[in-house]
Amino acid sequence: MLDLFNDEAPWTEPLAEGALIIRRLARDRAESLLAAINEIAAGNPFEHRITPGGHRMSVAMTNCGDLGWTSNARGYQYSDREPASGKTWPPMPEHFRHLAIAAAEQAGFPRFNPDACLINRYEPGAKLTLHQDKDEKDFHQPIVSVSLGLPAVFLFGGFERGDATQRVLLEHGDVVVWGGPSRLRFHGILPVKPGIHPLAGAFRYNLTFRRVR
Ligand SMILES: O=C(O)CCC(=O)C(=O)O
Ligand SMILES: [Fe+2]
Repeated sequence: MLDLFNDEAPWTEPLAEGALIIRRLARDRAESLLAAINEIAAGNPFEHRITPGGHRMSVAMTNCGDLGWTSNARGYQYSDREPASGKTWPPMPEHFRHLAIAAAEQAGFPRFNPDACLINRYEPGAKLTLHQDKDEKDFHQPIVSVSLGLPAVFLFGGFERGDATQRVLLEHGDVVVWGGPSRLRFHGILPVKPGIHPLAGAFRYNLTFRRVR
């Protein structure tokens, strides 16, 4: 169907050295991405994990790929299965992998080979406090993050928690890549505002692709 509001080609906005926003890169594939997320969640449901500090995360999570990120009272970890059910994660769909590799390449990381995809689901009010992605063994490869559904404000900071942050509105189909000198920058998501997205309903979804091992 011809969509008069959906005819813009992706464009890029640099965030920092090694960090790039590729606006709308995933938009024309969003329906199949969301369908695959639903399929993954049918077998490995979204869960609100407990942090090592004992807090229930407002973001609900599942994973696909060889490894998945989880958290419990003992700490953060990557594991090949869902801890409570013992179920392995479903394979990373090829179209997920292709999108992540193409985005990384466009951002200057031509050899991205993700083995983990964390799938975050934000309901209105859900947020992710400032953190570094540092549970991976390999910091040479970037993080590729794909936003779908409701918009949210992404905070992109420095290398200390208290450093100043940039605030960037991430919208449906936007992809952010950070690696190289920006790989360990703090980042987070402000509470998602209520809304209804035509494809994703009352949620924001985010896929983050990582190389763990
Ligand atoms: O939801 C986002 O845009 C960021 C997710 C994130 O930082 C993470 O999963 O580690
Ligand atoms: Fe993160």
